[in-house]
Amino acid sequence: MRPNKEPSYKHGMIARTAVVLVNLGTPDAPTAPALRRYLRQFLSDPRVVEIPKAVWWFILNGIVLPFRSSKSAAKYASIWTKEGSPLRVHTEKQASLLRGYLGERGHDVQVVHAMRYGQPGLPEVLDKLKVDGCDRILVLPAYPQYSGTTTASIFDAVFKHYSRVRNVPELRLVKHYHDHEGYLLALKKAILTYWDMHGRPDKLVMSFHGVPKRTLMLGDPYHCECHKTARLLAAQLQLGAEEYVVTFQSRFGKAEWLQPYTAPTLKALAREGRRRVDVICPGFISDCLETLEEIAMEAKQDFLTAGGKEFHYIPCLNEDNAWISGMAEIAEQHMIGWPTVLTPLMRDDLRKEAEVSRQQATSLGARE
Ligand SMILES: C=CC1=C(C)c2cc3[nH]c(cc4nc(cc5[nH]c(cc1n2)c(C)c5CCC(=O)O)C(CCC(=O)O)=C4C)c(C)c3C=C
Ligand SMILES: [Fe+2]
Ligand SMILES: [Fe+2]
Repeated sequence: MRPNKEPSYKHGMIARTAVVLVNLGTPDAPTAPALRRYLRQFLSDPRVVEIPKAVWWFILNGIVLPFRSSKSAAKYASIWTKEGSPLRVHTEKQASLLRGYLGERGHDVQVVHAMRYGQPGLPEVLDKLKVDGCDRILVLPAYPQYSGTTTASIFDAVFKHYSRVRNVPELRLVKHYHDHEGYLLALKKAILTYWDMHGRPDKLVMSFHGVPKRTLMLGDPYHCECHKTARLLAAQLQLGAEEYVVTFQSRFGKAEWLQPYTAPTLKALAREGRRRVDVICPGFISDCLETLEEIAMEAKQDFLTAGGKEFHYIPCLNEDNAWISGMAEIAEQHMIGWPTVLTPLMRDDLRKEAEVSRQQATSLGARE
């Protein structure tokens, strides 16, 4: 593939650093046509659905899109805010706060957000960073636990984008932070703060987004990373094995996904006589459809209908201070060695480079 034309090289351009916080993406509106566009892009990704292309094309276009688009639109409508989709609103705010936190730590970096599916798309965001002179890019997926279905799909999109670029920036990718201290401490603090205000449950349910069980059998470490997060978090909270359970939600399609599933577990807990459960979704750093609708509405109803008395949903980390500070630590650790803090000497060098560029431009102009 032939690379696209570059903006002409300029001496003395300050090579800047950017952090790109990449989330899954979300529809532009809670309507069936918007859902159709979003789901088509999302579910056409071979990292997400590993069924042979031709077979899946018929299922996607003949069954999934016609039926799921309007059903999902109604669900999105129930969580939509004045500012838009919660996932987009939180991701935008996180990026802007992260820039401030990194700035306070002395880093002169741009922080932007991008979506794997939908807007703002990764290609446009990466193109804009090039125009802004960013020659060092740190890609920070919004997924603490690595999965081929999510994290690797972001990496695919980044590589695909740069395969058409001539002057490729220096690139670093954060693979995961499921066991990072900053992430775990933020979760611990959020749970303890919640319990200080509302008391403790009979059981803490840690519900993670599921993936097909087949991906685990084929070597995807996602299941193990979810369990590691849960184990470390439980240890920090000093919970015994009886006091918490790890479950997997959001099953899609007919195949078996990671077990135990969240909704049946909640029903079983209610039937066993557990009066109160608290549910947290540590795999999501922002509240979204899967937490606000599937857990805080649907799963709550399931638990109460099965005889449970109190259901508490503990929100995602979102704009939590400890979490933004944790994200800043994660980003900082991956930027080690990059000159994100401009010293007076570096500024001086850049001024000299810029002078060379100006002189070259003048002599070129004189020759023409
Ligand atoms: C947190 C990590 C996620 C993994 C792993 C994941 C895998 C995965 N998801 C689907 C199918 C759907 N997911 C949908 C929504 C959705 N998924 C995640 C995150 C993970 N998905 C988020 C954050 C969201 C919410 C987005 C939002 O706008 O709020 C949806 C769309 C909603 C719906 O129609 O139900 C689908 C479909 C698969 C197939 C998969 C792994 C193979
Ligand atoms: Fe999903
Ligand atoms: Fe495992």
